[in-house]
Amino acid sequence: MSVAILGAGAFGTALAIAISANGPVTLWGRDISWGRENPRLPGITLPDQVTVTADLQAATQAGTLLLALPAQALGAFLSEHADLLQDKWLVSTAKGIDLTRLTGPSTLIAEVCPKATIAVLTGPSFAADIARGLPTALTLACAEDRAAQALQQMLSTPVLRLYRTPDVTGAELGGALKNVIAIAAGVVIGAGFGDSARAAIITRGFAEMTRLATHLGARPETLAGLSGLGDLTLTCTSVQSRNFRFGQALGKGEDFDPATTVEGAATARAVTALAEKLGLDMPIAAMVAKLSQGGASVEHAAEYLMTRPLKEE
Ligand SMILES: NC(=O)c1ccc[n+]([C@@H]2O[C@H](COP(=O)([O-])OP(=O)(O)OC[C@H]3O[C@@H](n4cnc5c(N)ncnc54)[C@H](O)[C@@H]3O)[C@@H](O)[C@H]2O)c1
Ligand SMILES: O=P(O)(O)OC[C@H](O)CO
Repeated sequence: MSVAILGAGAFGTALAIAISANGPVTLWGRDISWGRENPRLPGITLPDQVTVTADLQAATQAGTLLLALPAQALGAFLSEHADLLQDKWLVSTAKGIDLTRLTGPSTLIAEVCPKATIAVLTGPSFAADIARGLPTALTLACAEDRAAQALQQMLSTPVLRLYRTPDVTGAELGGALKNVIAIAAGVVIGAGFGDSARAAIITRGFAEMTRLATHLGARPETLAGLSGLGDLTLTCTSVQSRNFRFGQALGKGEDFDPATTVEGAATARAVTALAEKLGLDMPIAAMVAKLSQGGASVEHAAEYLMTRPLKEE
């Protein structure tokens, strides 16, 4: 089946490069004036197997469409172009929770394209690593097993290894929630609280991720896999992560480029609203939501998290 990627940012472009090892790939972007070298992936030239286009009608002739747009842009994009997306195999790569609907990308897609086959591709992967052909392992989640197996074959390459799961909710929530915790880890390092505090944030953050995701129907083992713990580990420990760097800037009291995609900031607000609605305790996410909107100081957030009532682990 032919493959097109919708969204020519860092990740869409990196996926196009990787998947073109298997055959021709179309990459659609609203701004493709950069030609064959995307400035978000400097020094990397697109292979000949990748066709870049700004013509959405042409790109959506493909049967499999990978949606590589930021989570907060996805809902409007789907609604605007619904007529081109029906009956397709739609694979979301966005790592976030929609702030207005309080749902992940797969639910947004299902609402707009009820006849589409829906999958999620997620896991520990920096666009620059994938684009350079470095070995990477991802999770491909799809509730329909035949489609999951077909997508796994279609999108795996010798350096991009996909594991499959039917747990779409767990996979997409792992990818969304780890961004929130990565901001918190960045704050800890930026503020100089140290590596021990970062380990605590990762571990207690993972507990929060698991609490919300399992409440919404995810399998705990999905959270412990590549899309959850795997991506959490990567994003909380690498300055390649935009979420981590955003947190670092908050921790240092420095400005951060508002044009950079930082999925965890909006997702922290969505998670906080969702947790309140569901009656769940998500204190780290709540502090990240406050910090990223300027609603609390780093000192207040640290004191709040450290002086909550003592409890069992
Ligand atoms: N960059 C990574 O390393 C990486 C890795 C895995 C997953 N992701 C996820 O992939 C998603 C995209 O991230 P990215 O790194 O490519 O971001 P990016 O900022 O590099 O690119 C986003 C792209 O989306 C386009 N876009 C935004 N709104 C749009 C709209 N309404 N219509 C059409 N195009 C629109 C922008 O023009 C841009 O090309 C995010 O959810 C991110 O979490 C990123
Ligand atoms: O740069 P970030 O923080 O958006 O992270 C990119 C990927 O999600 C890492 O898996």
